[in-house]
Amino acid sequence: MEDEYSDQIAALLAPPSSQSIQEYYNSLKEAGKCDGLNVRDNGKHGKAVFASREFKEGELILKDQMLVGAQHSSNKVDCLVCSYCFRFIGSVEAQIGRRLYLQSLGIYGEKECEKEHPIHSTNDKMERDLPPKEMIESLLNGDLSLPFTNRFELPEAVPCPGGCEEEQYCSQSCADADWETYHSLLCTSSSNKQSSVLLKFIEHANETNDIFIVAAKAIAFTMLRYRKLKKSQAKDKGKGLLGKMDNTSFSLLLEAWKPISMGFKRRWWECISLPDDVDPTEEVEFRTEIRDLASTSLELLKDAIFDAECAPLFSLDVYGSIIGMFELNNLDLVVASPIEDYFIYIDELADKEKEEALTITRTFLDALGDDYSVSCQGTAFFPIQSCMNHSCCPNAKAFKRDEDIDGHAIILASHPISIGEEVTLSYIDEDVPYDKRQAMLADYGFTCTCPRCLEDCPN
Ligand SMILES: C[S@@+](CC[C@H](N)C(=O)[O-])C[C@H]1O[C@@H](n2cnc3c(N)ncnc32)[C@H](O)[C@@H]1O
Repeated sequence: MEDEYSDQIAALLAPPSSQSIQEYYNSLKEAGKCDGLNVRDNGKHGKAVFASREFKEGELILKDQMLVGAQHSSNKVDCLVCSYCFRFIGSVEAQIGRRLYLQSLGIYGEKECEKEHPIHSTNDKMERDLPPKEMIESLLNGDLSLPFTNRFELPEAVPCPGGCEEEQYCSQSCADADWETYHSLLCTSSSNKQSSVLLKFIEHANETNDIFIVAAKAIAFTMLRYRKLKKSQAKDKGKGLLGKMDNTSFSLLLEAWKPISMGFKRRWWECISLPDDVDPTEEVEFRTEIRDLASTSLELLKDAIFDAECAPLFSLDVYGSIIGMFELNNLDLVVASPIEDYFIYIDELADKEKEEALTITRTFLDALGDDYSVSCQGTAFFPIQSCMNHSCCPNAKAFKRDEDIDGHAIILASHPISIGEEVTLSYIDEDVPYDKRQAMLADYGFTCTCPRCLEDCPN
């Protein structure tokens, strides 16, 4: 594969030209996706985002819709969200009932160790008493209503159009968009002939690293765009569909790949930082292991969705570079939990109302323990946010407001920003000393030379 398609693989992985960067980001601007911003090379660190108008401190700079993303597998236990826009779905009762039901089966999500829990702090999960089974079932099937949940209404869950039970949506439009963009190739419904091989791929990702699922979505996204482009070209030319990969179909594949081509990339096994528990003398073995893991995952994905017309997409270099792109660019997918808001609301009620509400809700809060507040978490790639460079004295920050109830990346001005100024974020906790900052940024492959670092630099 790598030898047979070496030219095409090199073309897919070549950094985009300035002209194609301009064209692509201008098209996003024309579509209203980045008003007040321009993306261009800053002459030092590759692509960068510049303000084309002034922004006041605290003002919204960008609401960026993800290109591709997925909820962490372990987080699916804690939060039932729309598989396309990541809004919480169902009802407060169903969310709580589902979580307690899974807990009763001994299935737990991942604990958010570092989060502060304003209204609850219990001991270990295993020691919690669960409400009776019938009570959990009544929450799940809608027979039991909790007080004041009408103030926290969630969209009803819409099933996957293909019939799998893995994905649910907040609306038919999200269900259709997911199907057209990624899921029609990755659906594990029994009506899909490839479901058993797809399940093997997913099982491997869940056991090793769920970043493979996001990479599979990036490949499915490109293949489906390619098929759409090919169809419309065939219609325009009034001739039959092209059968195999030739120059024309490769230029369509390059066009389909364009949104992903814009992301800064390096191969995953080359850019992943060495974990603390790996001895530096074993670095070569570690990187080989990571490459082998990606290779196994790719073979499983190929068994499930390989298409000869898109063959270069299935090379290990391309797969590794897509995963590396998530590693180097990702802003975590985070959506705050309405269940947390609900329990905080109950906690803040006036004395008598609170006492009455607590007679019903306390059992559930105790059973959930600290997990009542777990947010939806995952990995995502955002087309414009991913062009923002780092500074240890940034002028912007990623910050979700109360109204941001889905998976968009939200970027706010943390200082006033003037026209023509570069918009920067901090990739790290910038409140630490110079040496520590540089050590953390080494994981991103650069030494920071922002004004603060130049001042703090000992030499
Ligand atoms: C999220 S991307 C930012 C956009 C990137 N400049 C591009 O061309 O796509 C992160 C990468 O940009 C580069 N970068 C970001 N901030 C930088 C800085 N302050 N100094 C040097 N390189 C930086 C590094 O290569 C980093 O891994």
